[in-house]
Amino acid sequence: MKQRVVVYKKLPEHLNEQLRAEFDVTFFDRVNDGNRAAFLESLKSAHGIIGASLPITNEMLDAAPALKIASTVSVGVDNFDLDYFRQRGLMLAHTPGVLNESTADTIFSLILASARRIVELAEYVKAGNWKGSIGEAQFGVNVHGKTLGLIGMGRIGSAVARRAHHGFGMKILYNNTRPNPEAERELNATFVSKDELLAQADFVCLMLPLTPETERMFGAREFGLMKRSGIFINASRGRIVDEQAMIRALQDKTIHAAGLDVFEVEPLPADSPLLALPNVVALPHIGSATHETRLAMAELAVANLIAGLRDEKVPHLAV
Ligand SMILES: NC(=O)c1ccc[n+]([C@@H]2O[C@H](COP(=O)([O-])OP(=O)(O)OC[C@H]3O[C@@H](n4cnc5c(N)ncnc54)[C@H](O)[C@@H]3O)[C@@H](O)[C@H]2O)c1
Ligand SMILES: O=C(O)[C@H](O)CO
Repeated sequence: MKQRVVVYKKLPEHLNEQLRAEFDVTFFDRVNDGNRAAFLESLKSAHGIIGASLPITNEMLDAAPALKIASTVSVGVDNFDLDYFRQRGLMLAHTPGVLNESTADTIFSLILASARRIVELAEYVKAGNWKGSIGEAQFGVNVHGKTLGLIGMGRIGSAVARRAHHGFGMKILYNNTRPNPEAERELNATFVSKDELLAQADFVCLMLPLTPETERMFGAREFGLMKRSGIFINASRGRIVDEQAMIRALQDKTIHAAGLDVFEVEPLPADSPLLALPNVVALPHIGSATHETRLAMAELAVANLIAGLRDEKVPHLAV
């Protein structure tokens, strides 16, 4: 009898075919109120699940007694309770590495857009407001030669630091769970305390996983320690930041601007005060969203799943 797989994200057709050839597969492009009951029903006999952007609760896992592996099409694993996976002896696979460069590109575009007011001024032109030569009211601030403070110097943080060092001559300060000797050797990065980083950096960029330890670790105190000219960049996870404190810091000019790809609640509600702030660049969680990278992530996630179900070595296990 074929093992059963539940797909809860739209995958490229050649990957669907690959799965169908070996498993009995149920497909959901995405799970919503209309198909949630059918999704839960399908878990009852699932040996493997693959998808993204859906919290997989312990109640769902309890309803899936045959489950061996969950494969997420993401590097972040915050949609899962890792301790529960360990307790149940389940495998959790993810897609590190293949998205480093695209995500670092997105982060750098947030740095540039926030500093040079790209979105705000592009809208100014489109609105027909460009009627004469621009003046100080439209000036931005330099990126090249400034100090970048990275909280989280892992795979993606290092890719951001490479762009900053080699492309923009920036000085790199970082804080990380442990020192990163390669970044220190190759990018002249300096390990500092979080408070020192906040006080010295012109751009503060979060590149950490969301965990019980990092949830809401960045709040009013941290914004208060940043320079008033400082620009805050977050493309890791919204819940690492106290969003209300961030809104206050932007409204009262405790900090200069923010470039954000992630939010406490996604999609960002249309009435969020963040959307009324000219000093905010907000993106719809597009860190890794290029055709090439999303394909590579989907291929890796399928390879992880298949290996797990065949009892072979899984290329990238988070648990
Ligand atoms: N916006 C997006 O689309 C997008 C895309 C990819 C990844 N992400 C997010 O980025 C995260 C990081 O991805 P990665 O592949 O670089 O992970 P990684 O594990 O390679 O790097 C994370 C780094 O954070 C450090 N860290 C953890 N807790 C810390 C703390 N409390 N203080 C200081 N440093 C700490 C770790 O030491 C590690 O070096 C993912 O978990 C995901 O949430 C978002
Ligand atoms: O964690 C990730 O891989 C990104 O947030 C894309 O979902």
